Amino acid sequence: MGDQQKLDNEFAFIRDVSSLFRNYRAGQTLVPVGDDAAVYSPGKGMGQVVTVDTMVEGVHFKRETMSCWQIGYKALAANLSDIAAMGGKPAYFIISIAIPQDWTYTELLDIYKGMQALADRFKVDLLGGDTVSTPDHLVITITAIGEVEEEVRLLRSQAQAGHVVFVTGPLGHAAAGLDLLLHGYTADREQKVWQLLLDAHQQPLPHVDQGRILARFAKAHTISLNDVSDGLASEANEIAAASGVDVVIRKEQLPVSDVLLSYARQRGVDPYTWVLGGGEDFVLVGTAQAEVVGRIRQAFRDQGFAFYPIGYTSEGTGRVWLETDKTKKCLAPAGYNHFRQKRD
Ligand SMILES: Nc1ncnc2c1ncn2[C@@H]1O[C@H](COP(=O)(O)OP(=O)(O)OP(=O)(O)O)[C@@H](O)[C@H]1O
Ligand SMILES: Cc1ncc(C[n+]2csc(CCOP(=O)(O)O)c2C)c(N)n1
Ligand SMILES: [Mg+2]
Ligand SMILES: [Mg+2]
Ligand SMILES: [Mg+2]
Repeated sequence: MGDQQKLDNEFAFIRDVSSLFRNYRAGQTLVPVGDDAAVYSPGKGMGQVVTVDTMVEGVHFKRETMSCWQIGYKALAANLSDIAAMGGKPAYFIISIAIPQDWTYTELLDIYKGMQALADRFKVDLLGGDTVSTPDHLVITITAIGEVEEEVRLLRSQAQAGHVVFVTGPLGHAAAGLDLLLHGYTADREQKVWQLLLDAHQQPLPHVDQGRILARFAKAHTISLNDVSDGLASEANEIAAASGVDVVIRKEQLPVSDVLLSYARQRGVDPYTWVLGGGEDFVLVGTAQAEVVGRIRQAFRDQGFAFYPIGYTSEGTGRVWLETDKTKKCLAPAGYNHFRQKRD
């Protein structure tokens, strides 16, 4: 099929893209893609975790910031990240795609190949979708379905005073990567150094395995959890507000990488604007009882995962503080807000 081949048959397109996905859950899927709706049978003793996220051209990506493959990959990653934030094991996904006329067949297939890579990585099956045309701007909406043990509750509302606050990966990389893409710091010499930042923005790995470790501990301990889509300041405020405790983030403990520091210095940007407010890092942020944190940390280490204690919780009114040895400032829920972006 030629590169410029336009989409002229909705049904052939659906057949082609569906065939990219394996049937990892054949035993559980009673009616797969191809009928009016799909039917699956939930696992015994497992609750169903359901989430939906949308990616819009011009808002979540531009043609120049993401390849087609990366657009598909990231659309699924954002959803799996929400399943991870509930401690769930992803199982299925459903796609709705609104396609403008100027996208070629090959480009669209590449979007699905991006999803395919992640679907294979976590063994999730496509259950169906919807295909429509739209006058402009591609829109992809994915609903992901996972399973979590019925007794596991990794909620935003479960922080208690005396918890340790943690994150499961570096912060600010995705925002720095986006900055790099938008401001063209892409000379060959620099590419390798900054690749970490570009990867964080273009193909984040959702912390599903980390979420599963936390789910195991959540059977006997109280843990709150959220994923970082809008930015740490925003997500920490969600936990603080939902739990009615104050969250104190120790600035020195925040995982700020040398690569991020060096990129921020070159750009003349305060790295903490990205670390606290950048968003799309898709790491997990949570709180856990102090007595279990050592064991959680060890379990993460055993599987080669990062785990950073970044602060503590205290009795309060649901606010977030950024603390150093000398200062303590209230941290507003700054971060990405769809109703507060500049519109041009
Ligand atoms: N338009 C909507 N209608 C109904 N419920 C919504 C709507 N938008 C969000 N929600 C619900 O509000 C809650 C919080 O949603 P939110 O989108 O903030 O979570 P998130 O997916 O973790 O964040 P992000 O969208 O930044 O990835 C969820 O329970 C979500 O299902
Ligand atoms: C071209 C371009 N401009 C800006 C951004 C940044 N951005 C968009 S949505 C979002 C929050 C997460 O989305 P949601 O809340 O919908 O889950 C962020 C940080 C981007 N990715 N691409
Ligand atoms: Mg969402
Ligand atoms: Mg989330
Ligand atoms: Mg958001």
